[in-house]
Amino acid sequence: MQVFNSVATYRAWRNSLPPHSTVGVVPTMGALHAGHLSLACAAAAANTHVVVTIFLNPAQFSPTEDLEAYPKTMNEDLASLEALNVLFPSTVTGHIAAVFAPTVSEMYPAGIPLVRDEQVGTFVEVVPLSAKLEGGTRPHFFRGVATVCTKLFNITQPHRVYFGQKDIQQTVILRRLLRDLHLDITLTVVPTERESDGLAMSSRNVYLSGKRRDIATVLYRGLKWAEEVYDGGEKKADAILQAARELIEREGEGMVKLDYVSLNEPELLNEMETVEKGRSVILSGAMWVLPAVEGEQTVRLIDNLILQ
Ligand SMILES: Nc1ncnc2c1ncn2[C@@H]1O[C@H](COP(=O)(O)OP(=O)(O)OP(=O)(O)O)[C@@H](O)[C@H]1O
Ligand SMILES: CC(C)(CO)[C@@H](O)C(=O)[O-]
Ligand code: BAL
Repeated sequence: MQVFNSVATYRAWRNSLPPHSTVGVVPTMGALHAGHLSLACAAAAANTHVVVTIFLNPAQFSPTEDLEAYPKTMNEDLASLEALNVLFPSTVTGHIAAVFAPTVSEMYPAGIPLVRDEQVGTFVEVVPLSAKLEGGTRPHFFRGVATVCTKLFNITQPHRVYFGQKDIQQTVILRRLLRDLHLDITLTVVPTERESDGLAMSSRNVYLSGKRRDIATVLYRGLKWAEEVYDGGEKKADAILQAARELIEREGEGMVKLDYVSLNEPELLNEMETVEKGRSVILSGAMWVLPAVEGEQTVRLIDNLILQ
């Protein structure tokens, strides 16, 4: 497994691959966990060469978010990718051939201040999708994601890219970006990996311990309860969402603040008023786990289920 920190050295390697190679790219911000590894496994099952990118992208953080505090574990990340390669059986198509871990100045030669009005250069926006759901609370977020992913796709030259269902709006937006910009790349969504109690794995879970870690499962439990209400025959979005809200409010014990729960169709992310059988609908939510003692960080968590 080779590690590249510059565009030029990566490109030289990419151009040297045999003609029939297929390249599957897994973009990450590092602090790898089993969710990331499942994306790499999916990529190795379908491509000869897997490239994992590790880049903590400043452009998707606002000045008040956790860029500084975000876990940075490059040595452990490289070790876990090497370990995964050893585990791949010979029946698997590919292996993790490279890690692309550029510096900030390599990706943003003009610099990348977190204050949007101070940013200089080329940015990619997918409107109006990027203003919905997560974009309501994080208006800068998907512009940063779409911009960095366009750069990463142009640099790494993948045939296929792999993203996690946990960040489902990101997958909807990036599919749209690939289509609108005529990028000949296939995007695969990999199911969410969960801890044994249902909490979606996330790099930010390391901020949580003790009672805050236990209470963090309430978002998933709220979504699962809403799914049960739907499975029981309820079609009205209001009633389904109210079930989730009430559970999160009650079982959150004052330690969490709900941002939203929402039911949206999967292409344009329009909100649904009723949920009909036979159509996939995204049931998603976001909440903050509040500080339990002074000095603790507020942690934003997201999760979703697909109602079939
Ligand atoms: N639990 C998970 N299961 C499957 N894929 C995941 C999971 N968590 C993250 N991913 C995917 O891994 C890729 C990289 O995500 P990222 O590096 O931001 O990790 P993260 O755990 O989502 O971090 P964060 O805590 O910042 O949200 C994204 O495509 C994301 O959807
Ligand atoms: C896709 C991504 C790597 C872009 O920085 C990030 O948004 C993430 O990790 O989900
Ligand atoms: N996986 C999402 C990255 C972020 O929250 O910035």
